[in-house]
This record gives sequence, C-alpha cells and structure tokens, in this order.
Amino acid sequence: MASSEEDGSVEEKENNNKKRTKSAVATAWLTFYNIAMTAGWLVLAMTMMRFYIQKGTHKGLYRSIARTLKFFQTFALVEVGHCAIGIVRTSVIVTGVQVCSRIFMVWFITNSIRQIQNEESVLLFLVVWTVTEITRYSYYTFNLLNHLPYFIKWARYNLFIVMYPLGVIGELLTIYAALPYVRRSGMYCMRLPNKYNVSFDYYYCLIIVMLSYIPLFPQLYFHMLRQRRKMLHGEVIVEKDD
Ligand SMILES: CCCCCCCCCCCCC[C@@H](O)CC(=O)SCCNC(=O)CCNC(=O)[C@H](O)C(C)(C)COP(=O)(O)OP(=O)(O)OC[C@H]1O[C@@H](n2cnc3c(N)ncnc32)[C@H](O)[C@@H]1OP(=O)(O)O
Repeated sequence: MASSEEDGSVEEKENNNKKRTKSAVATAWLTFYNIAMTAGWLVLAMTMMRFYIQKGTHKGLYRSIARTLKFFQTFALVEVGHCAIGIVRTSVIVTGVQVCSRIFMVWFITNSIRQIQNEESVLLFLVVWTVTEITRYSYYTFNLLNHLPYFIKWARYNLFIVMYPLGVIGELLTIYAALPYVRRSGMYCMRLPNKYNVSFDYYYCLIIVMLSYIPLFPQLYFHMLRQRRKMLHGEVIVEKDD
C-alpha cells in the first residue's frame, strides 16, 4: 500500500515536472512567436507610412509590402497549430477560419490579380489588419510577460468592434473588384473536357466565398464580443467544445 502510494506520488511528480517543462517551452515559444509577429506587423506599418509620405499616394503600396505581408500572414498558420496542440485556449475552427480567409485574400486575390492591387479597398483592409495585428500580438506578448498595460488590453477588446466590420468591407469590396478580371481571364478555371473530368470556375468560387461571409463573419464577431465580456468585465462564459 505504502509503496503504491509512493509510486503514485513519484508518478504525479514526474507528470507535474513534464507539464511544467512543456508549459515553459510553450511559453518561451509563444513569447518568441508573438514578439516576431509584432515586429513583422510594425515593419509593415512603417513601410506603408514611409511609402505614403514619400509618394503621396497609395498606388504601388501593395507591391512595396507584398513580400513582407505574404510572409507574416502565411506564418500565422502556426496559430492553428497552437490551438490544435492545446498550447493556447482558442478554438481551432475560429482561428482556422480567420487565418485561412486572410491567406486566401493575400495569395488568391490580391497577389494573383495585379489589376486590383491599387484599389482603395486593398488599402482599407491592409491598414485595418495592421492596426489589429500590432495590437493583438503585443497584447499576447505583454500578457505572457505578466506586464500587460491596460490600454493594450482595452485596445485589443474594443478596436475590433469597428475594425472587424471595416476589414470585412475592405475584403468584400476587393473580391468584388476582382470578379470582372477573373471572368475575363478565366484564371484558375478548369473547363471540360480534361483528363481529370473535373470542371471548376473561379468566378463562381469567389461568389461563394463572398456569400460565406454571411454565416461565418457573425460567428467570429460574436466570439470576440464574448471574449470582450470575459476579459474586460470578468463574465464567466461557458464555451461549447469544437
Ligand atoms: C479558404 C477560403 C476561405 C474563405 C472563407 C471566407 C469566410 C471568411 C469569413 C471571415 C471573415 C474574416 C475577416 C477578417 O479577416 C477581417 C479582419 O480581421 S479585420 C481586422 C479586425 N480583426 C480582428 O479584430 C481579429 C479578431 N480575431 C482574433 O483576434 C482572432 O483571430 C480570433 C481567433 C478570432 C480570436 O482570438 P482568441 O479566441 O484567441 O481570443 P483571445 O485573443 O481573447 O485569446 C484567447 C486565449 O488564447 C490566448 N492566446 C491566443 N493566441 C495566443 C498567442 N498567439 N500567444 C499567446 N496566447 C494566445 C490568449 O491569451 C487567451 O488566453 P487566456 O484565456 O488564458 O487569457
């Protein structure tokens, strides 16, 4: 009996040690990740401001930041992994939709269709994303370091109220502007007959993507409103599992 109790406590200690090491490694990685992402989006903000001050126009701005934007926005895929392995307490689905829709906007819309890169709507979502991500990653960083200034917490859980709809407007207007070019060029389309016997029309795919904002965006927005109530007003919220 005594020996099994001893075994139990040794096992428990080992488990606790493993958890501690795992959480120390996870915290170190998350701190590094969030600092790198804050820095990346700050570089984007500074490049955009410098471009606008020097040229006095937003035309050509996308080209000047394209590489940095593609790198940091694509790297955010790591966040889906963070949720999947459980080192952050966020839904894989919510994070997955958020990150994938952004990657889609960058790679399959803005980067692929040169003719729309100078649209005002592109500038709108770029500015909104940049402000949001600098706030979000600096919030996570200071939070992990246990030195979170209240104004960053306030910004994280208030700015999105306006920024989220503005970002969505920018994204939807950009996809809408892309439609005529996609239709005319037939890009990413597969017409029958072909050896795979599959037909795909990117134009209709884009219309479906636009329509999918109707059910998906409110879920992300209400998720953030619940987070806001929890973080700023201390409300206990029971979330359903994925
Ligand atoms: C393939 C084709 C796809 C086509 C799909 C088309 C449909 C698309 C519809 C979607 C529209 C999206 C539009 C969007 O792109 C527009 C914009 O973004 S505009 C700019 C405004 N945006 C925002 O404000 C973004 C808000 N969203 C988010 O912040 C996150 O992405 C989200 C995952 C939605 C929510 O975040 P989360 O659930 O993580 O909330 P919290 O920040 O409160 O965090 C919860 C806890 O997790 C800890 N955490 C999370 N991440 C980290 C991290 N990196 N490091 C450390 N800790 C982290 C956090 O601290 C919390 O922990 P605790 O509860 O212990 O305090």
